[in-house]
Amino acid sequence: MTNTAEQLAGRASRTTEGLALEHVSLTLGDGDSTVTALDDVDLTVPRGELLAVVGPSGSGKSSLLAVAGALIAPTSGAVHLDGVDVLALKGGRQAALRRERIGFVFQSGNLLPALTAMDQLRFALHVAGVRGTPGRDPRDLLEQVGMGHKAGRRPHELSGGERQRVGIARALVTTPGLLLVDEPTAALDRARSHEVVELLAAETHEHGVATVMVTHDHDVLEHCDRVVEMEDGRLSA
Ligand SMILES: Nc1ncnc2c1ncn2[C@@H]1O[C@H](COP(=O)(O)OP(=O)(O)OP(=O)(O)O)[C@@H](O)[C@H]1O
Repeated sequence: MTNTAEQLAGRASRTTEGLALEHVSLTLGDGDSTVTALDDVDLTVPRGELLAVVGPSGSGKSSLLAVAGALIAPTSGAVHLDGVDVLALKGGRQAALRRERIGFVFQSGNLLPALTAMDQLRFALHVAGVRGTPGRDPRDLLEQVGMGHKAGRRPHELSGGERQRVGIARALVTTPGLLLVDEPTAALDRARSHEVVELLAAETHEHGVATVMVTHDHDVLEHCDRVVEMEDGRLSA
């Protein structure tokens, strides 16, 4: 069968734009107590896709996020982000890629206690530095996540859902290509959980982000484009 130019272009953009893990394995611990946290994982997440990762406790979900986010080097395998071989980047350049191209959202929002919502975003832009993309306007972004009217509040003056929204805005303000999200609804009620994951889906689609969300919350999977399951460090569709 011959491939049309369109098919070839589609394939090229799938393989270069977004996250690609190839034959990734990760062994943790040492001596007699080693654990295979990731076992020959292949995963491609194109820009514009919200992927959910589910699986039992200890199956390797956090390890997957840590490797995808260049926080831990795998024992073997390759990690590409937008066509860049992440593991080939040396110290400073890998850290710069992480700051400029990858956004992280954690369970509790992980905001800095002393900063207002607006300053959380300004600080993230400052840390990412001027070499990366200019970033999004913090005020507009806070409006878009429904937090414009609380831009001057500090984390302790916000609800769990509001903190999560600010955490998402902070992760997106640097226009990352990859967004890694760990249990964003763990502290939220059902209605807030849906709102937060709907927000993640909208941002993923509108801004062409490759988003990987680890969750135990099967209720919110309907908002995701694809769901994969981890078990004993292995991935299945
Ligand atoms: N620093 C470490 N040293 C040794 N083993 C570790 C370390 N961190 C994690 N592990 C082990 O690696 C495996 C995968 O852990 P991981 O945290 O990735 O799972 P998880 O699916 O995210 O679990 P949970 O849903 O409970 O957060 C588990 O068996 C865990 O005990």
